[in-house]
Amino acid sequence: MAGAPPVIIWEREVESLLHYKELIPRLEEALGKFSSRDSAEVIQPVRSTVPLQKHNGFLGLMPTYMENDGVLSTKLVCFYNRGAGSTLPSVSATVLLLDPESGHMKAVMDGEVITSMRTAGASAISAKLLMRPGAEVLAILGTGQQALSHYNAFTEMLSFKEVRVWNHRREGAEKFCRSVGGPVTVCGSVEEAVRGADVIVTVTRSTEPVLCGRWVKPGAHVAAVGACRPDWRELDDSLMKEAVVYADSREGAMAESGDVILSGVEVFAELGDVINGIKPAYREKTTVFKSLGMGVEDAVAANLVYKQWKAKAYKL
Ligand SMILES: NC(=O)C1=CN([C@@H]2O[C@H](COP(=O)(O)OP(=O)(O)OC[C@H]3O[C@@H](n4cnc5c(N)ncnc54)[C@H](O)[C@@H]3O)[C@@H](O)[C@H]2O)C=CC1
Ligand SMILES: O=C(O)C1=NCCCC1
Repeated sequence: MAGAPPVIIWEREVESLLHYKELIPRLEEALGKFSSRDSAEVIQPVRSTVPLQKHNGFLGLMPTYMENDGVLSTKLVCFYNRGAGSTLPSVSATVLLLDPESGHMKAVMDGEVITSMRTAGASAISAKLLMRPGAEVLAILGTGQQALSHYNAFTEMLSFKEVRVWNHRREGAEKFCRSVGGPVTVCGSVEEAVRGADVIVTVTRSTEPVLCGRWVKPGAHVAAVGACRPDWRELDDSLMKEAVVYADSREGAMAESGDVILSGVEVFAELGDVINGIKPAYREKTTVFKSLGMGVEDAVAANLVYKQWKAKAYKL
């Protein structure tokens, strides 16, 4: 017999229900559970991807099951390498939350806010674990959706004296500065933005390296979020070879990250290994966190949204 229809929780509502201070601890716990490779904690295959050649994009399917937590979800995410003139978003996503016992669909949610916030949340965790103590300067390369969520997460959860941004189109960087709450310096080149920076976030749609190792201060931490295809790059070989490389998922990085595959470097550890105390955090060395995005991050974010939605709907 069919159950109640799924609730639909769309963009504005997800935005009002999801907050970094609740999301980030759950993400940290989920990254640790993923890296424990305990199938009762997390089952999450590497993303299946279907090319949408005509539209210069991809459909990614990201199912996840957390048996101990009773969470079953899948995200459907389309991502595109849009031309400069397009007004369509680069990432479009929906998250489905199911009851693992019956298979009944509990909720259908907008996945764009979830994708923006959980990605920025994971990067903020990487910075918390891997940046040098006393880090003062944050540089963000790219000024789209992910740049905004990273700015919000990093300035809310960490503390920087200076934030710099660069975009390949200066007007994009100026618009970004007007849209954020705090002071940001627009830089005319990547080199100007990253020289002396302690933490660098790369959130561009570039398919070629934009960040060169020779500009990066030794000991800086880089959260590399774009370039999520095996032949796309954001970081050059010199940076990849100089840095200790961490990833959200080792298998994901080896299947999908051009920066890892084409530079030929080893992934030293998953972020979850550091959280679990299995691998060290080399804070004093140059570190790269290669983020590909994981279903388990969407699962915990969607479960949190659903719980908050229920609490609000039933005034718990
Ligand atoms: N690791 C993860 O979990 C996730 C990764 N992504 C990836 O992050 C990147 C950014 O995503 P969004 O902010 O949603 O995209 P967006 O389209 O909102 O922003 C992209 C930014 O890159 C700039 N850009 C475009 N072409 C460029 C080029 N050739 N060189 C340098 N900059 C360029 C744009 O001007 C814009 O500032 C994309 O590659 C996306 O696929 C997105 C979601 C999750
Ligand atoms: O994890 C995700 O969601 C995405 N990862 C890489 C590309 C865009 C979406």
